[in-house]
Amino acid sequence: MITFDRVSVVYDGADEPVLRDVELEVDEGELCLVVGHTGVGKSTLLGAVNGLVPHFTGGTLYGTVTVDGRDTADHPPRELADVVGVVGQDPLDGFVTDTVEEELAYAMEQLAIAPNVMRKRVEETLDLLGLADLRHRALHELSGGQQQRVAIGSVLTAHPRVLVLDEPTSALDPTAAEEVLAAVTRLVHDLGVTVLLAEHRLERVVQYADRVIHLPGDGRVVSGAPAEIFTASSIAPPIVELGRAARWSPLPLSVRDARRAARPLRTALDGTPPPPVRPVPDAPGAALLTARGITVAYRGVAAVREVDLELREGEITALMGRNGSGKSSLLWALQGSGPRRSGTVRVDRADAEGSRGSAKGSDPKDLSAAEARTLVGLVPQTPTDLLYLESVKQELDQADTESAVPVGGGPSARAILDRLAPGIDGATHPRDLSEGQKLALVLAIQLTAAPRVLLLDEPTRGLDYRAKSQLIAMVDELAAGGRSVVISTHDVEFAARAADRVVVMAEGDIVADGPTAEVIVASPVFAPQVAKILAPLPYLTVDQVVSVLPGEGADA
Ligand SMILES: Nc1ncnc2c1ncn2[C@@H]1O[C@H](COP(=O)(O)OP(=O)(O)OP(=O)(O)O)[C@@H](O)[C@H]1O
Ligand SMILES: Nc1ncnc2c1ncn2[C@@H]1O[C@H](COP(=O)(O)OP(=O)(O)OP(=O)(O)O)[C@@H](O)[C@H]1O
Repeated sequence: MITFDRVSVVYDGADEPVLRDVELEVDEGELCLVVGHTGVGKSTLLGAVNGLVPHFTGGTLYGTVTVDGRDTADHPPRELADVVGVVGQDPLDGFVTDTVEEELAYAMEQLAIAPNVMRKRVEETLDLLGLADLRHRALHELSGGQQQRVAIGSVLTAHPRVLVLDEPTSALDPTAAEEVLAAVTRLVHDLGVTVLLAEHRLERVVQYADRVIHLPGDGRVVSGAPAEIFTASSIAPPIVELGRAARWSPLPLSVRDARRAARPLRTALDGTPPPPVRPVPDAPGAALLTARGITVAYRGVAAVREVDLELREGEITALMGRNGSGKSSLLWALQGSGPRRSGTVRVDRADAEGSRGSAKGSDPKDLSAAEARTLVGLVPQTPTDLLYLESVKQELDQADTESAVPVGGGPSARAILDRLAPGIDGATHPRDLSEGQKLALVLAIQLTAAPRVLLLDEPTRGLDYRAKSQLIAMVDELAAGGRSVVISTHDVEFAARAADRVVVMAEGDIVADGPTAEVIVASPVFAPQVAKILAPLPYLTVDQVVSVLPGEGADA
């Protein structure tokens, strides 16, 4: 169905090709998972399938890519639209109409599909993706996850024979992600649709893959059976890390298979309390931010309802909850620039006389942007909103200047960037960075300012496991330095490792708030893989298991 014949891609001005002599054959009805570190070329590989690369991205493609017998060199994306459906990483980028219903119908209109068929497929898709209540809504008024669902739906309605999905679940809550992947798998099994899917949250997708295409980072592509590739690959989901540590063979890739393999492990660990995932402080820190009665409403939609929240010194909080439950709205309201119908926010100022620990302090809404930035920083869900200069170096220099680094003693923006996504050339235009690299750049810029309260909206989209570990280490340092960090996330594995506290929102309310282990272990939605595999034992992470495994297992 898809053939790559000695394909190399070189972007203009780059020294090395992103893809080098790639030979690849994907059969009809195969679901292939594309994996690799941030910026190795996954999107480039996917983009070559429908001719986006190089027709729209620039650069040069050597060799031939054929899809259903058509050479992409002679067929631009428009002429492949009847065969290939593409969902890119940034849904807003791809939208061509204004409302949910129009967007779902658009691709079918282009293919001149009969109106009665269109109608039926739109209805089916609205149900499939839980969008029925939002059908008349404007696309720009949707939450990030709602937008991603529309982007996926608009491609499914056209019934393409090849689906190219670039991180399709990155903004979806865990339940929605499972539903979307189940729907895609059904298309593969029942209709023989061919799927190429790139994803960083492997724990969500490994069990569905027929084949894994691994980009090790030198331009090559290695493909094979999932268990075979993951035995050795440098990136692996927790289930694989656990399997490797416990020396399970063959490597189980579904929680169900792993639970079977884990019987002896559960027996061995029974009675051994897991060590804490994160150090437990002696006493709770002082309140840094106190919010009371926060309500956010948009024309008739109550997004946040009378929320009270206290953020304490040294604490890392994960903010979780379904798509559209109000997480982003709450973060913007706390930061000060988002709409707030009612409620108060007070941020303690270390410099203000006598304000420490008292109910006084400042509302970031009342301060200048520059002043507010040192109190509360926010990394938005679409990080590119914050990038507007011509090169990576200019962005980094500006962040250093604004934060008076290194005068303030903190690490430079460049140093922070290199920990998250090493080796990005300063001359690169931010526009040409991979999605993960863009996010790393924005994180670096915001982290340079080291605000007292840092709010991160879904910061792990596009980040590989290595980058997530670095992010955790950096956030830990900020917390150790007395700051408070809130991370809105659907990434349950990340929350299990990174957060001291989990706050769960539903329909604008806070419905759970407590220590991470207490909130997520027993939850069928938020439990990480290790918790599911070892339940009822209260383990959350592979590191916890490894640290108590007897003997040689500890070295694995
Ligand atoms: N249009 C372009 N012009 C120049 N360089 C580009 C362009 N698009 C991508 N690159 C570079 O090519 C490399 C591969 O990018 P690509 O987007 O394919 O990576 P990726 O594996 O999909 O990353 P991520 O996991 O972050 O999505 C990166 O170093 C990126 O900076
Ligand atoms: N500008 C807007 N106009 C109208 N409604 C909006 C607007 N922005 C958000 N909403 C609605 O408010 C609700 C909360 O949205 P919000 O973005 O806060 O959710 P979220 O929990 O961050 O979702 P996600 O996990 O999908 O990012 C949703 O129903 C959303 O559709």
